[in-house]
Amino acid sequence: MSLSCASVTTPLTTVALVGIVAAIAISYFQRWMRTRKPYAFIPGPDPSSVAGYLLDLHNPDGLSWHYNMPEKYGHVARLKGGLFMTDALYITDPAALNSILIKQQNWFPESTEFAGLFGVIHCGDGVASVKGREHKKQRKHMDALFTASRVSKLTPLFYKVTRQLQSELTAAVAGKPPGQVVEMLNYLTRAALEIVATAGIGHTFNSFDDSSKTFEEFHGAITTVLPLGGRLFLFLPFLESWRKMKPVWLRRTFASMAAFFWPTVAKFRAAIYVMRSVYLMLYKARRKVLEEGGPAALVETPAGGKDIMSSMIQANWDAEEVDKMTDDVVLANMSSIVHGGQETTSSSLARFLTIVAEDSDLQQKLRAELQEAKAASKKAPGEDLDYVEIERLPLLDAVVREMLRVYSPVTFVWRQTAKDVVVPLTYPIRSATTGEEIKELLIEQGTAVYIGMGAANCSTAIWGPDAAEFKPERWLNRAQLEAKFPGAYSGMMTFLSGAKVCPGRIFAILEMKLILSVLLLAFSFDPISEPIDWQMGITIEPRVHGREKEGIQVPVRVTILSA
Ligand code: HEM
Repeated sequence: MSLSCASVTTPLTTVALVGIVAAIAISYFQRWMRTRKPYAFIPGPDPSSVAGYLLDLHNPDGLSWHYNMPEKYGHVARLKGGLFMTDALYITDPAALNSILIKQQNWFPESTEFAGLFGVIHCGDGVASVKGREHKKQRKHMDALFTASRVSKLTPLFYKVTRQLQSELTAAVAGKPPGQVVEMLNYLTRAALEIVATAGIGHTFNSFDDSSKTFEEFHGAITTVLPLGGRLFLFLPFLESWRKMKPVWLRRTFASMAAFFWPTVAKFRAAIYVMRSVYLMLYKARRKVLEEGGPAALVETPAGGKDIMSSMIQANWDAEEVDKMTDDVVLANMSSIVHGGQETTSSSLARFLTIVAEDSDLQQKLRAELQEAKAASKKAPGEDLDYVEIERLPLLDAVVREMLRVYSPVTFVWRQTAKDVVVPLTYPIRSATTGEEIKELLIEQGTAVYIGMGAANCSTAIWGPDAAEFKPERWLNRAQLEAKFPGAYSGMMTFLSGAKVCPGRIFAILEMKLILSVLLLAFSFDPISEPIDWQMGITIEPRVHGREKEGIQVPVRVTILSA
């Protein structure tokens, strides 16, 4: 009996169950379809594939896609999610950015994907991956190390590396006909790594020595780890939960399995391991010095205790118990400082050389300004300009500002809304559905918000019709320039602003000005015949037009100037 009963009810039950599940699925799908397009009224670009905007956002040839965004669609644009993702927003509006980065910053944290990625790369909860109060606490430590007064004390360390750069470059072109083609990005990358290593962690990679294995290994690791991480984009949403997973053996087992099946994971892990070993070795050595000899003993360390790592360890040592950072946090922050100070500065320096190589008049004027400053300060031959003297060079200052405005090394950053937030707009949105003018915008919880820093820096509505042109003279009358954005540097977005503003900006600007001042007095620069194309990357990447397969490079013609 029970058998026959079952044979009657099972198909019915199954049909009913399937019907219920289907109805629930359809209702969820409809709701998802409705909620994933909350910004349908905002104009924005059509994605180039059904996969939505992501491929366009990261397209290596897509710099113009970013820079045209405010010109074509306005200062808030809708990024269509395509078949699988929800819509996102691309924002360059000053009032909205002020709200997102400053006034309501707590509701716009770093995306979980990036926080997870940086947490894994830096092996811990450093500034790049923590939020809220913990971020504030760590930034208090970090910002104290990057004040103008602290950074100015690093000037001799910067000069030491820059003089090495000068002599390496001299050796490369000496005795050869003028205008030797030199791949300058290679030299500048070595200089930037050596500077951030010396001044940042009190260490040398012997970066100018071609046979330096430590340089090769570390440089290989630091320059590949982010692009490798980018290739793991399928894993990005899970990295944050993976790195918090307990027990640790389970986390490690997952990582080993992934590395076994996917070579990119294995390379990514190996790169992290190389960097971590260096930081750990340095950190332990520095702690030992401190424990055995106290703060005074740090003077005996390679950078005389003046490097940022020594200062950070010492400050942490002296801090109240509640403000102390754990060893892992200090290490993660060392890693983020070295990471942050690498490609951004070297690619900006290389860009600068291409600009002055193309514009011999500007090059002459900059050189004349430096010669005059040296004469006025009555420096002995070979004696260097100090921090204040370098800061007081108006043309060099204007050129560096304009270069960082027009050619922001970081094109955009990614935030995710933590709750529904209303932001005001400087430039109202014209609704694509009703034609109505919208003066403030509700950004829904969970929305991916992309801050278009490069595009904001070049918006014609904000900077005028010549916004895209490289015109250093606009900074010579700075008093007349009103602040365009909440940006921490000259009202531009290059270093961002608010809690996540780049802590290394004063360091970066001094480094760039100092290297340029030395190079311009020692060499003249001319362009090669092919143009350099700059492409989207984690930071923007230069390749010679028509020779893209040769990889990232910036060849420039170099001639030694007679003394
Ligand atoms: C031209 C040079 C540079 C540019 C354009 C630049 C730009 C930026 C930007 C846009 C951010 C924010 C990223 C985000 O919120 O997702 C950032 C963060 C950071 N930068 Fe820089 N940076 C430069 C040089 C440096 C240097 C030289 C250092 C260190 C010596 C440094 C250290 C850092 C650190 C540690 C962070 C993370 C801050 C945090 O998450 O709170 N940067 N940088």
